[in-house]
Amino acid sequence: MPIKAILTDIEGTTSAVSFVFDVLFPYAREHLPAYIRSHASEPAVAAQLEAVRGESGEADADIERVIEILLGWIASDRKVTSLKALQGMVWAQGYRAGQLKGHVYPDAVAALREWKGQGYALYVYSSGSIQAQQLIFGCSEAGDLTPLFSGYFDTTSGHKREVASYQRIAEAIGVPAVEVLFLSDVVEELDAAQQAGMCVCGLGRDGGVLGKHETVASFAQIDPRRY
Ligand SMILES: CSCCC(=O)C(=O)COP(=O)(O)O
Ligand SMILES: [Mg+2]
Repeated sequence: MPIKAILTDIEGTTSAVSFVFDVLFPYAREHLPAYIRSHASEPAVAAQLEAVRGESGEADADIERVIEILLGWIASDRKVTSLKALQGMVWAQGYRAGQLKGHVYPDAVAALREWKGQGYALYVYSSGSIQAQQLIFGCSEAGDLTPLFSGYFDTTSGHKREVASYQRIAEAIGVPAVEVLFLSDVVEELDAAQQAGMCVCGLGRDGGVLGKHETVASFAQIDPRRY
């Protein structure tokens, strides 16, 4: 079956791991405490703080304890939905202030533009919140790339190593899984997508190979017509 939709991961795939670990996470670490202290009563923030209490099992945690929990989760790169939502809100301030510019590999920008022109529907699936995804592509070094995408998926669709997440996404896109090509730098994510029936291609930006999966070092080496 020909590919109709391409679903891509961000960190390590369209964008450098170092941008996430050396720029985004330190920015969140620095600005998240003040952001939470000053926005804690806003419904969108309060709901995520409640979710942190639920996820951590510390129902009575005060604001300072919640901040401590969140900083611990950033340090250990936990992909918890509430942390990701709060990080997105904090990064929004940085992008708005011009302190952050999203990194997207030039080969990814070129290929995504080409595939869009060829009629493929493009989607993003990242552990970063949908807000964070729209920011990295909307405020990227290559300009606003959001017109390229037809939709975004985050951990509210399920975790990236779970087969059911990819089944849910295929259903939401309205394209059979076999007609979706998923791109990622993580073997377990490729395994899960493949088990859901998707075609997969690994991105080994350092030249490495991802398990048994076909792996390329650049988007320039991917031809969706081959699947
Ligand atoms: C959407 S940019 C922020 C990246 C992030 O927070 C993250 O956890 C990256 O996860 P990915 O699923 O893109 O590897
Ligand atoms: Mg990744």
